[in-house]
Amino acid sequence: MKREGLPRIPKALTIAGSDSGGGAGIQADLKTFQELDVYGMSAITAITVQNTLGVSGVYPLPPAAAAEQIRAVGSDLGVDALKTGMLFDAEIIRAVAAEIRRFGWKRVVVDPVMIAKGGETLLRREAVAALREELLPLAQVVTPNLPEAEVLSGLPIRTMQERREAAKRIRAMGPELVVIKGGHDEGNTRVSESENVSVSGKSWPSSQAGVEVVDLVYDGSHFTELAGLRVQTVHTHGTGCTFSAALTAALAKGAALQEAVRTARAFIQAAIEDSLELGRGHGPTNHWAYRRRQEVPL
Ligand SMILES: Nc1ncnc2c1ncn2[C@@H]1O[C@H](COP(=O)(O)OP(=O)(O)OP(=O)(O)O)[C@@H](O)[C@H]1O
Ligand SMILES: Cc1ncc(COP(=O)(O)O)c(N)n1
Repeated sequence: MKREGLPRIPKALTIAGSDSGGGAGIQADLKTFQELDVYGMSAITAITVQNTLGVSGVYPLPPAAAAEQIRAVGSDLGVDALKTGMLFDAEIIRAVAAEIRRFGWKRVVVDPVMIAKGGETLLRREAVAALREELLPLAQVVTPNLPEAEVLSGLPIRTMQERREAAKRIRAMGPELVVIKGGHDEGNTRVSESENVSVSGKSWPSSQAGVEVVDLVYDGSHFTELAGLRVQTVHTHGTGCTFSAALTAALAKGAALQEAVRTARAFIQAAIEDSLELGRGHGPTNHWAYRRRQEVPL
């Protein structure tokens, strides 16, 4: 039956690695798309053997496997927005970039995944040049964490001024918007001074609240600092994947860039705050927290 007269369904594609533990990679992306009412599709680049204790195996797929998956969905279902995550090597990056160019996709979010929380390599060091030269020119948004921003820009980042300088250098590589995420900046955060700290409708006494986490957004003319409450938790596996997937879902639904970034911040904040406490190590975030909060106002 045709869906005549019904709203069209936004569709998003993730090109990334599989995380058997379900907290990061393809699994986090598809869960996030679903939670934001976006139809999710995937092109898998590598299989990782992972749980909350870490990565114990990485099996990259041949570059043709990624390319064929992308062509299969692109030529049939259509793609309103896409994101890339773990790409592992330069050949896979080149194959993915060629498909993005072939279809002429513009709503492209590049999450330049390099190293897992436990230190395992998810992108070969020699592939960084391909990421810079092949993929960043095709990106509308790039979302490095602090170590990734240092690698991409070639600058050490200790201060907010250095973060701004790195954002400028990365933007010069092609993306319209650069988001440097502050999750890794544990030692250099601002202490919240207000009596009560409120993030996405929930508030804490400042004694509990502690420090902020700040994501820096640069659009070529303005810097915006998106601050949220830093949740004291070990359950942050897949935060970057989930953030970039929420951003991609919002773009697929037609949101403007800055609005999409704000949706992603609210989504990941809820997912970290309402922890699931799963596994014996760094557990996943809670992908249904954001939707539950919309359904049941606090
Ligand atoms: N403890 C925390 N409390 C609140 N927000 C956080 C926390 N840690 C990370 N975030 C947010 O999560 C998002 C992802 O940031 P992060 O810097 O952790 O990315 P990442 O390192 O790429 O993630 P991953 O570790 O999954 O690769 C950002 O919006 C960041 O502000
Ligand atoms: C397949 C895959 N993609 C990305 C990450 C990064 O997430 P994290 O840094 O939280 O481990 C990961 N661990 N696995």
